Amino acid sequence: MPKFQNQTISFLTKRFREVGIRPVSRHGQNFLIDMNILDLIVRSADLGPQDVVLEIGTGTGSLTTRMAAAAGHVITVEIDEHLYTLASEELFEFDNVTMLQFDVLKNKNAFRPEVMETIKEKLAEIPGGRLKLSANLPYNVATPILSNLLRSEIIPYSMTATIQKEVAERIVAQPSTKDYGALSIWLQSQCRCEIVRILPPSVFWPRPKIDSAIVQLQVDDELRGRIPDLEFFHTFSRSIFFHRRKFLRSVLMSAFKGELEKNQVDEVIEENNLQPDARAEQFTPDEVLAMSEMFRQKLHSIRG
Ligand SMILES: C[S@@+](CC[C@H](N)C(=O)[O-])C[C@H]1O[C@@H](n2cnc3c(N)ncnc32)[C@H](O)[C@@H]1O
Repeated sequence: MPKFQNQTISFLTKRFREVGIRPVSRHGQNFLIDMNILDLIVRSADLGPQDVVLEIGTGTGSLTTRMAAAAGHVITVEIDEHLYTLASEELFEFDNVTMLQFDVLKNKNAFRPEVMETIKEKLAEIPGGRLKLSANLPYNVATPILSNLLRSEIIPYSMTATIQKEVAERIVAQPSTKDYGALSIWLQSQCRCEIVRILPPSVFWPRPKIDSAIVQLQVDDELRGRIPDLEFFHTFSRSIFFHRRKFLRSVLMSAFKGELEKNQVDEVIEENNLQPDARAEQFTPDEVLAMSEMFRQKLHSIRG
């Protein structure tokens, strides 16, 4: 049975003092100091030998070691070179851990290519291998990480992550509520989404100012198979929420400005019995997908 790092406040403060560093808030460095929560993340991710795990934010490696004991392979990415060095001391014994040191995102919309290359390489080594994201995510980039992975070359089997409670609530929100928006639609139209546990600030060091949550997103191939053009749907669902209080007709006019004439937008609205004075937030993910298809086909018929 491997002996896991006991990431308590005294362990962290001692190690940080030894190497002369402090937690960097702009990198979302809030470390989990409740070992039961680390175990809960690993249990929720339901890891097995066929799983290649992508962890974003190695920190000192305490979640990494727990996941490495259960998974086929763990690819862990850390932006901070001091933490990377610290974690290397912890992780060098694990031959199923690949450590990468850089910003996981190339930009807000895409992962760094090296991350995808490493995932492909490791998946190829495990027969029947599948990708799972499992991480205590840095909060400033949690939303792009979860969103972008569903637009990447390698679609994960599931995503289990600690994120801000406020973002978790947006992910699972129902139509006609204040939290419902493009993120809810994008994730719910491809995954079964649930909040596993709400976490108070006291389970982290340093304590964040806000509550957090563990979310579990199970990617559903059947749901994804119903989306003919992911990129179009992604752009469409974002654009109809740019002005969430505006009526649908006006929102659609802005969304297709330069691509469709006003009368062409009205044609789609009339032909499909859409309510011009409805608001985007009233539509379920299925209804937004259907609407997105109406417009995709209209554009297709015009462009030929
Ligand atoms: C919330 S901490 C989690 C640390 C550790 N896994 C734990 O559970 O205690 C987030 C970690 O992500 C790292 N990080 C922040 N932004 C990053 C980025 N863009 N790419 C890679 N790592 C990043 C931070 O330096 C930090 O170590």
